[in-house]
Amino acid sequence: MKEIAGAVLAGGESRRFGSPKAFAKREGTYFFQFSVNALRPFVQEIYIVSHPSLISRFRQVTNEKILLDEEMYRGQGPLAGIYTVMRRTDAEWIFVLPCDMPYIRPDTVGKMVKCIDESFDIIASAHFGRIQPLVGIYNRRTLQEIGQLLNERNNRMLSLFEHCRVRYVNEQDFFEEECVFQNINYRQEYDNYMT
Ligand SMILES: Nc1nc2c(ncn2[C@@H]2O[C@H](COP(=O)(O)OP(=O)(O)OP(=O)(O)O)[C@@H](O)[C@H]2O)c(=O)[nH]1
Ligand SMILES: [Mg+2]
Repeated sequence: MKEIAGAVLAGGESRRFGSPKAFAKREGTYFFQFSVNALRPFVQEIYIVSHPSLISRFRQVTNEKILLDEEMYRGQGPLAGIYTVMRRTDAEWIFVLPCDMPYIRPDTVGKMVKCIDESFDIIASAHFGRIQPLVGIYNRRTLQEIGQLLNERNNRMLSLFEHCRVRYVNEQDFFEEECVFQNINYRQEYDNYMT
C-alpha cells in the first residue's frame, strides 16, 4: 500500500453553527478529535488545516500538525485545504475528513482505505445516495487540477470530480450506519443528535 496522509479540514467559518465546529463536543471529546482518531490507524501523518484565528486554540489541546490554508487560496473552502496538505506532504494519497462528523470512526476509514484503487484519482463515499466529497481519498495526481480550479476561483468539489476518475463507494462496497456520515451544520442538528 502506498503512503497515505490524513487531512482534517477545519478552516471553515462555522457560520451556520455560530461557534467553531471543530471545538463542539460529543461526550466530552472535541469534534475534530473524532476525525483525527478515525484516521490515526491508517495514515502515516495527520494534518489539521485551519485558519489563523483557530491556531492557538488547536495548539492548546492537540499535538497534531496544524497548517494554515495557503494564503493565495484562503477562504476558498475545502479544496484550498486539500491543496495545502498536498503541497506539504509527498504521500501518494490524502485521506480527507471534515472536522464536524462526530460519529466517524476508524472502522469506516479502514474500509475506505481497502477500496483504494490505483486506476482512480479519487475514492469517495456515496453511501445512502449522498456523495460525500469530504469523506474521500485523493491521489496527489489531482493537485494540478485542484490548483487550476482554485486559480479560476471555482471552489466546487464537484467540479473537481467532473475532471477526475472517481470511484464512488457505497453500501454495496461496505455497510455503514447512516449516522457515521452525519455532519453538523446547525445548532439545531447538534441539539437533535447530541442530546
Ligand atoms: N481548510 C479549510 N477547510 C474548510 C474551508 N471551508 C470549509 N472547510 C471545512 O470543510 C468542512 C465542511 O464545511 P462546512 O460544513 O461548510 O463548514 P463551515 O464552512 O465551517 O460552516 P459554514 O460557515 O456554516 O458553511 C468543515 O470541516 C470545514 O471546517 C476552508 O476554506 N479551508
Ligand atoms: Mg462552509
